[in-house]
Amino acid sequence: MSGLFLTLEGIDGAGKSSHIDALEALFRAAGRAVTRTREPGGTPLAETLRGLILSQPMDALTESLLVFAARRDHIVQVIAPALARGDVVLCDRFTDATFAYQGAGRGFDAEVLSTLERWAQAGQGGNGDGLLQPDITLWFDLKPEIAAERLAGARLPDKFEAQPVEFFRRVAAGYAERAAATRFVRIDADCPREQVWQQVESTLRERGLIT
Ligand SMILES: Nc1ncnc2c1ncn2[C@@H]1O[C@H](COP(=O)(O)OP(=O)(O)OP(=O)(O)O)[C@@H](O)[C@H]1O
Ligand SMILES: Cc1cn([C@H]2C[C@H](O)[C@@H](COP(=O)(O)O)O2)c(=O)[nH]c1=O
Repeated sequence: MSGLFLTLEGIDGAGKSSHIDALEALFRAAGRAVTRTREPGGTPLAETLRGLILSQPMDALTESLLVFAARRDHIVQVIAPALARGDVVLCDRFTDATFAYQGAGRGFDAEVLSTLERWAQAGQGGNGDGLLQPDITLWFDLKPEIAAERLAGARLPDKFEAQPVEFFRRVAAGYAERAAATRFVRIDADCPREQVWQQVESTLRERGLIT
């Protein structure tokens, strides 16, 4: 069986992590092996970089380089081997987050991000360019004001979660731009959890990813 690379995206507090347990259970019930992971992170080195990225002030190029360094290690150590084994890889965020946060949110040059993307994701299978890309991306779309309300009091904010709502408006616009890719599926996250899950499940069934 061939591997499936599924990513979950959205602004902080959009609700994507709330559905990962159920996604894993759904694929396992369908007989699939699942590798569940996240970015930044997923390997000891990438988790160390995550700690720095989410806590230390740094300029946007430094942040982008660290994000892609973490990603390269994650791809080589975890994602590519799992896909080669035929696993479903469930990844909480991937490169779309870099274009949305560092690109749209922080205003960093998208061309430079594309170059880093080619360096980090080349030669790892995937589309015609040999660039590793997700097969499907579930984009949890929620207004920044509602996401902020959901996050308020839920946990101590990290460096990104502490950003003002204007930052998340830019990040959300960045995701909307990325959503032109056919692998993107918009999930309306502005509804009760059960209805969000129904959208996720029906998307996978409609695309024949779960039978
Ligand atoms: N449909 C929903 N309605 C109301 N609250 C929700 C819903 N889904 C999740 N929440 C709550 O919103 C908060 C954020 O959810 P969650 O952690 O899943 O978001 P996230 O997108 O993974 O955020 P982050 O990327 O910052 O980790 C949590 O407190 C969660 O319980
Ligand atoms: C992959 C990636 C992530 N980020 C940001 C987005 C979030 O604010 C955090 C990760 O926290 P989460 O609770 O695990 O969602 O990191 C980023 O800025 N750039 C990236 O490429």
